[in-house]
Amino acid sequence: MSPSSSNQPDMNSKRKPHVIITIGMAGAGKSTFVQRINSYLHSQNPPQPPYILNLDPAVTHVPFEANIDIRDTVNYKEVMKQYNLGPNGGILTALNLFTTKFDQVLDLVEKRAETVDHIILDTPGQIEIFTWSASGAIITDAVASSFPTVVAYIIDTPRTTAPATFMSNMLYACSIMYKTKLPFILVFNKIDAQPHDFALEWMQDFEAFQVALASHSGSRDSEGEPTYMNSLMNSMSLVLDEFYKHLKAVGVSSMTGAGMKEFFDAVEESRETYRTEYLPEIERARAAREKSLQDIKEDSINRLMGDLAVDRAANPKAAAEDRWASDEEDDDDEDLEVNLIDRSEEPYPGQYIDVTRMRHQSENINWPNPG
Ligand SMILES: Nc1nc2c(ncn2[C@@H]2O[C@H](COP(=O)(O)OP(=O)(O)OP(=O)(O)O)[C@@H](O)[C@H]2O)c(=O)[nH]1
Repeated sequence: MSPSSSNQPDMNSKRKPHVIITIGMAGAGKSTFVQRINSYLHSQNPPQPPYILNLDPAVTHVPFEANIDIRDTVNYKEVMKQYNLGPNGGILTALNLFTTKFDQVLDLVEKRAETVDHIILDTPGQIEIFTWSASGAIITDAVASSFPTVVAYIIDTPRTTAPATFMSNMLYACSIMYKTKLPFILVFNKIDAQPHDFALEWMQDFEAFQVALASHSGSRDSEGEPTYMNSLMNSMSLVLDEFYKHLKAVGVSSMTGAGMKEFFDAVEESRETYRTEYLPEIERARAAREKSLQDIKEDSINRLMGDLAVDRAANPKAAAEDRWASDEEDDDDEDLEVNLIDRSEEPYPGQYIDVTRMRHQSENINWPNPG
């Protein structure tokens, strides 16, 4: 990442734009939601047009104008052909290739940081491609270490009314929240088709969830005992109780625009959570990483010096002629017999093929709509 993008955010300077990462199961309504928040922000007085990044290489149509669109940089169908991959492998590889250029994306975003209040990321339809890939983690970490960030987890409310489906969805949300450690908003979408009161009730009162579970068909076996799944879900509901305490839930309709104000109120509140919980956490992690790298380096050098000492003790004659002895004063490079060859310019088989370059035929990527 570029130095500017990896620097710790200074929360005391000008108010930074807020990044909203939209994540959700296929068909939950992510793209429609992004379109809705886009039009909501445009309709504010004064208008607050967001900066939008589309990270889904396989989407055929996006109902909003993305400022940066992965599809302009990587053609996932070409990637599929070139790397002999299936659709999901093609999408993942396209995202990986795009991620190699993400420092340039961040530079473009940072240039606009003075003029925008919100930066929105629309992620691939196949949720796991973003949430469980290295590139998804790199992109998330990169934006979150530069800007206040919140994850908006979009839920297809009408498809979540069955207790088992609800629980699976919540467990998935829980895993993403603990993986990213970012402020998290559960966005119950499509409330025009199905109000989300049942979900709020289940989240606030696990006994209500257990009652719903018990009344659901298939919760007891032929002898009237709770089924294994039923018992498991009962226990899980107790575990999730703790998870629910750490997040906000809002109901929206991306179709009608209901709930937009509540959503942005939740986004605004999450700014404080980011500052008080996420930032100290990444600072701790960064310090720990630096410390452990330093320890590893020192340990390696100590072991290396130890090995050399053993070798020299075992072979004093060679040690006497050793050009690398620690008391060696002569640092005339021309006398060295060690050949160092720089092979970085040489082509070699299996070389990494950067399709982004192939497409643009130049070092400078022609990002779309950077302005
Ligand atoms: N009734 C209703 N339908 C919605 C709402 N939001 C989205 N939809 C519909 O849900 C379907 C999926 O919406 P998309 O926005 O394409 O969902 P997505 O999550 O981006 O889809 P993928 O990219 O395939 O993951 C579309 O038919 C939308 O019209 C909503 O608030 N209410």
